[in-house]
Amino acid sequence: MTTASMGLIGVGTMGSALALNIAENGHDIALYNLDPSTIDDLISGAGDLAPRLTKTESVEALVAAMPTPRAIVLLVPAGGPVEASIDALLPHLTPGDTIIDGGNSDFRDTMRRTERVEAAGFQYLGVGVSGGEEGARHGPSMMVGGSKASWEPLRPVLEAIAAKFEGDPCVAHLGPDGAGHFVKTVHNGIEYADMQMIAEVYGLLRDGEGRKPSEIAPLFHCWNEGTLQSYLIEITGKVLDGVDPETGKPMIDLIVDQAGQKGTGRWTVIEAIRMGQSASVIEAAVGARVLSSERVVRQAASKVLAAPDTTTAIFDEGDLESALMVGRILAYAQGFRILKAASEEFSWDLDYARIAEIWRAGCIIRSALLDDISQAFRSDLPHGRLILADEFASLLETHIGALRRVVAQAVTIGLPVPALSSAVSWYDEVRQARGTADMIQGQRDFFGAHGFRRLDKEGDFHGPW
Ligand SMILES: NC(=O)C1=CN([C@@H]2O[C@H](COP(=O)(O)OP(=O)(O)OC[C@H]3O[C@@H](n4cnc5c(N)ncnc54)[C@H](OP(=O)(O)O)[C@@H]3O)[C@@H](O)[C@H]2O)C=CC1
Ligand SMILES: O=C(CO)[C@H](O)[C@H](O)COP(=O)(O)O
Repeated sequence: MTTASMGLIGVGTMGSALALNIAENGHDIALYNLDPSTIDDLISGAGDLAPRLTKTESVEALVAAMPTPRAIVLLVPAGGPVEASIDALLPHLTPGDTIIDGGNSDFRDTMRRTERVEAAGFQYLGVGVSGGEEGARHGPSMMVGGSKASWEPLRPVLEAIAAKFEGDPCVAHLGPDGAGHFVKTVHNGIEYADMQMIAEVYGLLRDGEGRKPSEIAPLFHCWNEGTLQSYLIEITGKVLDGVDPETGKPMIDLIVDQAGQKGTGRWTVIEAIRMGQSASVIEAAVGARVLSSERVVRQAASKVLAAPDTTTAIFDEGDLESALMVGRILAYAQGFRILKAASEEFSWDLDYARIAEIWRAGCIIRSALLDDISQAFRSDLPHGRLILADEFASLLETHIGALRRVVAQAVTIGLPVPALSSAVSWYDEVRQARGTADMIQGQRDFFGAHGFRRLDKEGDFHGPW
């Protein structure tokens, strides 16, 4: 199999780091960026790797600088920039060339682009790359979508640059066209949920107990040594430790409380709802970012809307740790349920155990839990549901009481815990053998003659109203 030569468009945060990773793994790489000075900066700081990096001044020159077959990675913002890069590349490619979109593209765009590029006679891979700048530089987790014929020739280089979990490369071909970007989108949905629950616990300690960042950080450092061990818990402790060099104050106290978002969390929720799936914890996290942006309204409301009489409490640290544990399990469970629905809808045949495996290192949601999740998916899961696997059902049984106590305490003192409270509500909904949708059906039949099914006989019925 001929090894493809490597090229990259978009020498920004991710592109620069991935280019160095590719070079470090023994490949020459041609680079193009709208602002060429970025490439100069990259090359001048690349040390021993500099000879492997070639600056080009146009997309045409990039293609011309690469021996065939070519593999050209796009690391540009999702949407128009990806489209524009493909437009610019197509006239110059030759058969056997592959375009790899490594950004956070909407999987529907990736499906359409795959069709377009393949119709033009070339190959296309939509690759979700996770791990941020550090991951891209030293080993990201990569979720690949596209044809097997496009994947196989690039597999060695992608495996070489990927993060390794006990020697296993955190990259996998997950399905055709948009499958990789869909899995990355759901990865980010879970990321939003985990981040939000952590932020909520930080808020309970800051506003409920009045602790300073330096009094909260040690808790996260300690939790990172136990069952909560994960990248997000680790960096939370480090963020809390950060001191602003200008003022000497804790950095976190100076950061405006408005969260950015580029779309992947929202897309997860949109797709979940479209496929009839409940993703309440992820939805709560997206909603919280939206409300965070309404800072002026929140500040006005804080003066008008009544707070409870008691606004402080002491939280049990073990309960907080357990609450985060349960919330994380339930967020993963929702994410994997969305993946299952999409796999069925698009006939992707996603391998959930492998997805959990490639999330064990390199990516933002990597956590100690993922090894257990992959093992659970390798066994015969009752109803295909993670939360019904023996190990997870028993973990939930052990820790759910803590989540209840934390949420109850937070609600009593008026502190918002939208994701944690969604988690406990979802848990209770899922375990409710007889739910309350009988009332919804009665109401629907009352106002719209929609009919309902009965427990005691077959058929469609109307009520006596
Ligand atoms: N940052 C992260 O942690 C992660 C980001 N991603 C995704 O990777 C992609 C790149 O992100 P990131 O590196 O952070 O972004 P940056 O903003 O750091 O870099 C974007 C790059 O794209 C180039 N660019 C912008 N617009 C165009 C255009 N119209 N045509 C061609 N090139 C363009 C920029 O060029 P110039 O320098 O001239 O402006 C720059 O090189 C995004 O899809 C992002 O969502 C995925 C995982 C993690
Ligand atoms: O993909 C990522 C991490 O996995 C990127 O950092 C992404 O930008 C995060 O999403 P958002 O900007 O919406 O918080």
